Amino acid sequence: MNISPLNTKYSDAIIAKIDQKTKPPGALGQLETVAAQLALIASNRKSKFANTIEITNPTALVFAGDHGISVEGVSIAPSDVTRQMVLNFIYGGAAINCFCRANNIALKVIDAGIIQPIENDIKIQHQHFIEQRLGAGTNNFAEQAAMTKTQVKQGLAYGKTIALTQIEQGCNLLILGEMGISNTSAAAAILAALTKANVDDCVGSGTGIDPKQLIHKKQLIEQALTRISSTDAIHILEQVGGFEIVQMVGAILASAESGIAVLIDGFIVSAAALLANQINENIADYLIFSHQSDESGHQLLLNQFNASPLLNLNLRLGEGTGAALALPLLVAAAHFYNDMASFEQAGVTI
Ligand SMILES: Cc1cc2ncn([C@H]3O[C@H](COP(=O)(O)O)[C@@H](O)[C@H]3O)c2cc1C
Ligand SMILES: O=C(O)c1cccnc1
Repeated sequence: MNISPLNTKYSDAIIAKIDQKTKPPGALGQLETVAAQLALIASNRKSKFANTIEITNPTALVFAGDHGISVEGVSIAPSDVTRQMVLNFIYGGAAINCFCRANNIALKVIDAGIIQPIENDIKIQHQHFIEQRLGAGTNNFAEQAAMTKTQVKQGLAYGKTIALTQIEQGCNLLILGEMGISNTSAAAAILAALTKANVDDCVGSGTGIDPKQLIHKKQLIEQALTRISSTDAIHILEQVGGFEIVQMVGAILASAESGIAVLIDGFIVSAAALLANQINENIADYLIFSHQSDESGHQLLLNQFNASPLLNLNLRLGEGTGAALALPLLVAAAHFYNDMASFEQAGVTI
């Protein structure tokens, strides 16, 4: 995989441009950091200094998959809710639909492997629904590998294809979201497997399970981790991954390979990003962390990237909601980078 680290030869010019804006140096805080990152990504794509940042066709891909571990009662909801929420996404009624509408984000919903497929007549009527199923939910990873190596490879390929399709259609900022009852269990197991951190520090209450369920969730994850013998991302995905998670890893890798920024949502999308980063360490250059989730374990995950997310709204929903909410900040960063007057232009002297 050919993912180049961002060439920092443009960095000085970018910082100089930002520092010439009519404001005290650094006064736009993290907006300056994100503008610099977007400008560096744009410069690398063009192989020349980018004097403007254009965000075109920002698109949210919401990947859905079911998890065999749901039978253990590690969520407040049964697996049926994954499919019910997919229908809600299709019909436009979920939080992610509202935030995409609010912020002019195109939304695609992907069945990466929910238990029961969506009916044909619904599929035909809704072009923003895409089916690329890896199976009817994963195996219960407390007892056996979640999926086969073939499914991992196919999932990475599916994720890549859908990301490249959006990019070919003019999207230059990918927003990722997910739906999958019990997927905080998978994400926590991934975090523990990659960092070797204490399971207690990786596992949280997800949708809001009670303390007894939380103890059970931790025990099951401990059990699964005994089968994990390395930090190889493919092995970890096979053992404890999810069909939506593996497709997000593929989408992240493909976006970075195309020189496109990816706006990361909460705990589960961040776990996919950590796996992608394990496959290729240059990935981090292309990631923008939208928000700090209330899921305990997310801070530890963000620490792996030294990331300071843009928002902290105590969200713990997923679906891509935190990322969709952060998009206006990226748009604002682009506007100030492109349009804000320099000291010279405005005749301001300090
Ligand atoms: C109605 C409903 C809508 C959701 N939308 C996202 N999630 C979120 O909750 C799930 C992860 O939490 P856990 O591991 O505890 O199941 C994922 O589906 C995630 O996207 C939802 C969960 C529910 C119940
Ligand atoms: O941070 C998230 O993505 C999250 C947290 C809890 C439940 N679902 C998703």
